[in-house]
Order: sequence, then structure tokens, then C-alpha cells
Amino acid sequence: MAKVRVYELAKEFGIESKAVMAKLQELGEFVRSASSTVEAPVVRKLKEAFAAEAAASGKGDGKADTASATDAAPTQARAEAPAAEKAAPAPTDGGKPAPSRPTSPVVPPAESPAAKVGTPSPQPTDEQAAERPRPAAPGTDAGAGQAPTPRPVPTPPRPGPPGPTPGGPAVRAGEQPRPKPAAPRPGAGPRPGNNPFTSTTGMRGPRTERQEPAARREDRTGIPRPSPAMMPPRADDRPGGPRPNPAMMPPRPMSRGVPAGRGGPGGRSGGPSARTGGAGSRAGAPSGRTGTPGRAGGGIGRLGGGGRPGGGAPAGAPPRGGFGGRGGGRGRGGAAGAFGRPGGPTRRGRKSKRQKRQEFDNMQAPTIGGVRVPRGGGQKVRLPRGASLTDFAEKIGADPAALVQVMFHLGEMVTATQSVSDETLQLLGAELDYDVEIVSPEDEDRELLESFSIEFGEDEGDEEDLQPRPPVVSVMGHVDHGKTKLLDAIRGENVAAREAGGITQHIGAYQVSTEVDGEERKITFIDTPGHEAFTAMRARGAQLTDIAVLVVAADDGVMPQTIEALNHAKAAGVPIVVAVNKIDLPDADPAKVRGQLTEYGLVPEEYGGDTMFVDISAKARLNLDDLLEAIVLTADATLDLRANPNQAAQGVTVEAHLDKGRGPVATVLVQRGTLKVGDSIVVGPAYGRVRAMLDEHGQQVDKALPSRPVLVLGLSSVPRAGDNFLVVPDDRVARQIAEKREARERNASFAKRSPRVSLENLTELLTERQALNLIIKGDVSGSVEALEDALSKIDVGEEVDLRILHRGVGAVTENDVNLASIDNAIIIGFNVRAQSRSVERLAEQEGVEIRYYSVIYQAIEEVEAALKGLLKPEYEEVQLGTAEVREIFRSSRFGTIAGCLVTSGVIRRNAKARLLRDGAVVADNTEIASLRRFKDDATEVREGFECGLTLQNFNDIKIGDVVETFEMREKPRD
Ligand SMILES: Nc1nc2c(ncn2[C@@H]2O[C@H](COP(=O)(O)OP(=O)(O)OP(=O)(O)O)[C@@H](O)[C@H]2O)c(=O)[nH]1
Repeated sequence: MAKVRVYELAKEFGIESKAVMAKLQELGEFVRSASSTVEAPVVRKLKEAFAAEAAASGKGDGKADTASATDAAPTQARAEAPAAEKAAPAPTDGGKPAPSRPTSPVVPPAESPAAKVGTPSPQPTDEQAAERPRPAAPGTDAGAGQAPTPRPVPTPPRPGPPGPTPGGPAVRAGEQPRPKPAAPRPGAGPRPGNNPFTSTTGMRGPRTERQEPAARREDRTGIPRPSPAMMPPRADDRPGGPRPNPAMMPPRPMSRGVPAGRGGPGGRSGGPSARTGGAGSRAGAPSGRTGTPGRAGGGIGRLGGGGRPGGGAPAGAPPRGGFGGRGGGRGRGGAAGAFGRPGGPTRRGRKSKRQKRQEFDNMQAPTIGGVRVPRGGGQKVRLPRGASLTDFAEKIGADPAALVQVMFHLGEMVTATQSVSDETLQLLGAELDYDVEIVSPEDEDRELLESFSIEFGEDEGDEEDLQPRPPVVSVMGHVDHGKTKLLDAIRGENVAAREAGGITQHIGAYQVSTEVDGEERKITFIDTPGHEAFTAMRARGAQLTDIAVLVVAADDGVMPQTIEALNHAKAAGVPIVVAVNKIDLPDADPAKVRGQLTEYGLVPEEYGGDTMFVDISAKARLNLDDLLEAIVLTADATLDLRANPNQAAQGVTVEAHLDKGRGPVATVLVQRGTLKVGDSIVVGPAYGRVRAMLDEHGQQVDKALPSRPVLVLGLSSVPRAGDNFLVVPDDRVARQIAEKREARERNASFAKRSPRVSLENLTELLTERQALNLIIKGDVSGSVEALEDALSKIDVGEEVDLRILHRGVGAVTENDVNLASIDNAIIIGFNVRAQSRSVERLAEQEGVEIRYYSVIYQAIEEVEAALKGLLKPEYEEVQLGTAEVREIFRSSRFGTIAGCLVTSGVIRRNAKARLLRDGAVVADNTEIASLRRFKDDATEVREGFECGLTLQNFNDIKIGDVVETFEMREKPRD
């Protein structure tokens, strides 16, 4: 089922949106407004709730019926899950609930006790429903084949989304008022705390897949188990004394050799529930001794303390071959007897030794690289981009140092606190059997805003709160087809001409008016031509364009970038209006353009298609009004452009820069709400209060309605194009959101640029890599990004790295200098200077170099030269000379002396040498240790002369060998 909006649901139910919202709230679902979307499971839940209400009031009116009818799928699923029905009879009859057959008829959701008592009971998804234990499939688990005819037992506890507890047919037949399962009824059934076989005992952790079979096993014990809500509150008052806090217990590594004792102190608390608790619950045994129902099964959240797998029992506990944390209630002997079956006979459904061994193996923490870390069992772990191993460890209750070791074992060297890449997190997750979900920046941002109860991107209120807004248009097309000219022409025609005296400013977007059918209509143009800007914005999640104008020169026809632009617009689902430009030229062929574009799915209206083509001349200002009209008509025909102007403003940044006089300024496009002077605003990582707003004519405005672009003054820093903006209740919230965003961006960028150190490249990284660290400051975010981009493309080989430690808009500050001095970086100021003389002085003091540029290419050239300067010199071998061995003399003092004739070049003392015999090298990397001419020492002997020489550390010289000498010379780099 697709997402639906609240008002659509209201329509479907034939009631007011408010009633739907109220119901949702009652069900524990938060929706902001009638136009908020509702997820499919929530819709189902809602329908169930309405159906239940209708059934309860005895009306069973058509709407409720419709609701259940429309929801046939889950009902079906429930029908196929008799275990769920089986669970229905509450143990009000002394623990003998009415039997039910696995093939009981469909139970309408309205009949569910949960629904009747109004308990919020989120409907399970179809899969969940289908996942219910089915008595019809005995033998699938422990106790296979021993399971008797399915016996009704209460639903096993379901932490996480509580499943429904649909009523069984027997109960329905009697139309007995169902007891509220939530009410503890001491004495009515077996005391759950006394029942060591109950799997409900204190189950707290979320249910994992692995728990399911255990739950099924418990079902077969035939003992009715009450729902968790029926459990006596806590066991501190029970024999066994106070339960030690698991968090206080020292985590104990599990050892295969000394398994946690089942009857040991660690093993008693969990009872069977611990078995159903997955990795987490098995672990928690330190609560031992008390027999506390299931606190040991504290689930994942408790892993940090005694909750580690194997943390159950002291290492020295009697090795009774069980699981830490499993035990007590069900164990043989020990205090468990006081609460249940004291070491009774082996029951049906008990696990075999083999199974236990298997389970033990499963829960055994991996011993990667000699460390033990909890195994996830496929559990989901959400981590933000750029998280560190410490963050990961925190989530899974492990020791960060252990994770560092695991990574080491996996061949990657990372520190515990270092931000790591997505792949590293995934790799670690896969190794530990966790399903790592890297939370995207968008999701993270949504969560961040939600934490302040702010929702971005949705109009508040009802249908009737929405009012028409002008379309936002981007102009795209091939190079030189006239995009800029067209944007200028439209602006010139409509803006400058009408605003007498107004000086048209380039602020990144402008609004024009045109008359369509006697009505004045506005259109907002994004003033940055080209689809790069369009796609860059989209890449940042900002889709602000409603309509794309595709400019095609009539003389040139469709070109590669025309197609590219077209595809981008199509991918974004944006309708296209084609402007066939340059029709003033003699070789203009507008018909050809139409024909060509038809092939790409843009069929002109006149050919029976739905795309409007307008022949224009941007230069001659021909038919520009027709183009504007076509835009309005296309918008009217294909889009429902409405927004709520009466809410806190939200929108997107179109452009931003640092203005010398005004500080950071950003052109924002209001998408919904009305932006007013004085509003507290967050724009990406910048925040502030709107000090003033200017329109494209440089005129001050006090408010901006949806689709209105305005230049905003008063921000703390310069945001990036594509950053969203939103008005928040007060400055404090604005600052907090902005700071969190900034921290997140910093982390993410650290993760991106910290090189992955692996065992393979460690030596290389430690010994050979040199890095040029840079800090880039520029006047506008665009130039900083462009410079960073260009610099990162400089390639001088593997040996030298360019690292951009920080980039930002604005003057070079003291902070920049401090950072540069710590990390030995050079600061590049692009069209900016040091903030003050004191900053310059600090730089001098710290020996930090600040280079100023105003031409991008100059900056690139110099950085490239600097990088080359960092390269280690390259050497090449240059031959000096060769000598042939003619005679051999042995000397007790010098070893073997070779009497040689220099056959080429020169032989020098101390020169590097190698000895060749029959063309093969017999000694390399040696040196001419001594050189004599007759009886005298010589420094060099030239070609044609004889000499005596010895080689360093080499005496096995033979007559006929050739001594070759050479030197290593630095090679100039190109
Ligand atoms: N004859 C004629 N020339 C035009 C017309 N529109 C634009 N031009 C010329 O075409 C050339 C390119 O125009 P631009 O507006 O710069 O084209 P563009 O698509 O923005 O180009 P890029 O920014 O390089 O992608 C300029 O020399 C314009 O004067 C027109 O309608 N008729």
C-alpha cells in the first residue's frame, strides 16, 4: 500500500481529518497535519481501530466494514496464522483456555481483545502475521514430533511491535466479554513467576527472528502463559534477595571451556525467557540468583553490562554445560525449584545436547583476532555516516578496543575514535553479523528536526489551507543555445522595464509577471542556467524546479546536452516546455527541432502530444510572452502548485555568498509558509535571525510568500546552494540545529578524507606518503567548491596526497591559522584576506603560510608545483665505466685484488659497482673499495689504463670478469 495522506484517509472514511488525526494520536502515532503522510501499517492499524470501534458500538456500519474489507490481506494473513487465534483465550479459566482449532475462521480484527479494550495494538505487517507460530507445523523445532495437538496458550510476549491478540472462535461463539489480558489476575492462571516454562518471563528485548523458534517450543509445553502484562511486576520481593544490577556486574568473556553454569549464580535468572531473548537475552544472566523473571533477558539494550553473550556466569561457575543467562527457572536443582519445577524430569520439548551445543556455538562470540565481541544475529544497527568504532561499540555494547582489534584482523587499521567510512562500518557489521544501516544525511537531518518536533517538507494544515503558488522554472539546454540570453531577456523585459529606477540584481532567482487569460500570473525563474546547477541541487535533495524550459537553438537542433538536460528533467519528473530559440536566424529550422525531440518522447501539442513548443528569439525578444504563457498553461495542466502560506516558512537556498558589507547573504526560495523579517531561521549549518530581505530589484521586503526568492541577511555563516532553510520557534533552537548539522558534516567529511589504512598499504602510508595539507577560504561557497574540486583533480602520482583540512567562506581567521599550525597546513585565500592584522601576525609567529589568489588557475598551478616539490627525488643509474679483470692477486691485507684494464669511461674509488661474469651479475651493490695505479692510491683511473682494485665485501673475482661502476643521479621531474 502506498503512503496516503491523512485527509485522503478522512475522505475514505467519510469523516473529518481531525477525527482521523485524533484517532492516530490515540493509537500512539504522531502526525503533524492533515496533509502528513501515513505509512501503510499505520493505515491498517487505523482501519482496524475504526472497525473495532464500530464493532464495539454494535453498529458495524458500512464504513467500518469497508475498512476491514479493504484490509483483506492482513485479515487473511491472520486467518492463516491460527497460532495467533490459539493465543486468544486468556487464562481466566484457571489456565485451561478453550481449545481452538488451527483452522478457525477468519477473525475480524475488530474482534481482537486488544481492539476491544482499546489497547493500542499496531497491526502487524502481513509478514509478521504470517510469522506467527503455527501449531499446524509441529516438528519444525525442538521437540519435533512430540508436540501434541496444538494447545491453546496465550500469545508469547512480543516485545517490539506488539502483535494483535485476535480472539479465538470459542470466545467469539460465547460472546463472552473478554477479560482484559493486560490485567494481572493472580490466581487465575499459573503464577507466571512460578512457571519456569513460561517464555514470557520478563521478556524485554525486541523479538528477533531467532527468538521465534524458542517461543514456539515453549508453546508446546502446553502450559498457558500469560501475556507480559500479566506478569507480577518485579521479583525483588521474591525469595532470592534483591537482584543485582546487571550493569554492575563485570562483563565476563564466555569461554567454551568453562561455560556459564546453568545452575550457577549467573544462570538462574533468565529462565526460558532468556532463551527467547536472542543474543541479548541469553546474555544477561548476572541478574542470577534471584530468579527474577527474565530481567536477565534484558535484550539488546542491556548488552553493555552483564548483557554480553556469555556474560552470564562467573568464569568459575560450575561447568554444567548450559548457557550463561539461561537457566535458573528451568534448571535442575538450585533455587529454581522454589519458583517452579525443581529439577523435575526431563520434559518433552527439551533441547538435545546437540541442539544446546549448536546454540552455544551460535551464541559464542566470535574470537576474531583473539578478542570476543558480541555477535549480532542479523540485528540492525543504525549508525550515522562518519561514525567511529566507539559509536559502533556503544550501539552493540562492546568494547571499542575489541572492535579495533577485529578491524585489525580484517586487515584495516583504524583507531577507536576515528571516523570511518561506510564500507568499514559495513565490513565490521558483516563480520559480527550485524545489519549495519548507515543513516543517510537526509534521514539524519529528518531525525534531528524531529527531535525538535519539526517536520520539513510538508505543508501544515488541511486542503483548504493550501493556496496556489507560482511555478518555479529552470532553464536548461545545450551550450550556446541561448539560456543566458533568454534568462536575461525575460528578466530585462519583465523586471527592469517595469521597475522604473530599479537596478536588477543577480541574486540567483527572480520573479516575473505575465498575463494569462486576463489574469496576472507570476513565474519564478532560477537564474543559474544549465542542468549542472539543477542536478547539483537535486543531488542535495533539493528539488525546487517545477517546470524545465528546454532551450534548443533552431539553427543547431538537438545536441548532446539537450538530451542530457531532457533526461535530467525527466528523471526528476519535471514537465518540460521547449523554447525553440534563435528563430531570427535565416537557417533556423524549428520544425526540425520538433521532429528531433519527438524521437525523445517530447511530442509537440500540434502533433498530438502534450509538450508545448514555443518558437522564440531571445536576442530579438520575440514571443517571450508566449513562452511565459506556455509555462503557466503547462503548470496549470500538469501540476497542482499549492502551498500553505500561513505557517513557519521553509524552502531551499538557491545561492549564497559572503558580501563585503552585509556579511553572509543567501538567496532562498520560499516553498511553503511566509518568511518574515525577524524570523529565527536555520539554513543548512548556518543560522540567524532574518535581519532584512531584498528582492531581485534590491528593494527591501518584509515578507516572502511561497515561490518567492529573496536575499536574506543576518546569517551566521554562508550556507551552500541546495541547503534547506526553515523558520524555527526561537534563536536557541536555530543555533542548536545548525550546530548539530555542522558537527555532522564535519564528521562525515572527516570520514571521507581519512585514508583507509590497511595492512597492505600501511608501510606505504607510513614511509612514503607525503601530504600537502590545505585550508581553503573563499569569498563565495561556489568558488571554494570549485577550487577544492580543481585541486583535488591535481594528480602528481601516488606518493603525494593533497588533503583539504577545512574549507569555508569568509576571511582567514585565527581559527584557520591555529588549525593550519597544528596540522602543518597552508592556507589558501581565494578573493579573501586575513581577517585582521593580528591574524597575519599569528600566522607569522606560527610559521603558517597564507597564499592569496584571485585567479583560480594560478592557485592550481602553484599548488601543483608545491605538490611536486613534495615528491621524493627520483634517481636513475648512470654508468661511469667498465674494467676487465686481467690478473688476480691475493693479499692477506686487502683480500682479492683484481688487476684490471679500464675498457670504458672511468673507474672511481668508492663508486658503486657490480661484477659481471659472462654477462651475468655475480655481485651487485658493491663498491670500489680501493683503487691503485701501480703502487699508488688513485681516485680514478680512465679508459685505456690499468689499475688494481678491490671490491667491498667481495673476493670471488675471476679473470675475465667485468667490473662495472655507476652512480645514482637525481632525475628531473617533468
Ligand atoms: N541570433 C540569435 N542569437 C542568439 C539568440 N539567443 C542567444 N543568441 C546568441 O547565442 C550565443 C550564446 O548565447 P548564451 O545565452 O550565452 O547561451 P548559453 O546557452 O547560455 O551558453 P552557455 O552559458 O555557454 O551554456 C550568444 O552569442 C547569444 O548572443 C537568439 O535568439 N538569436
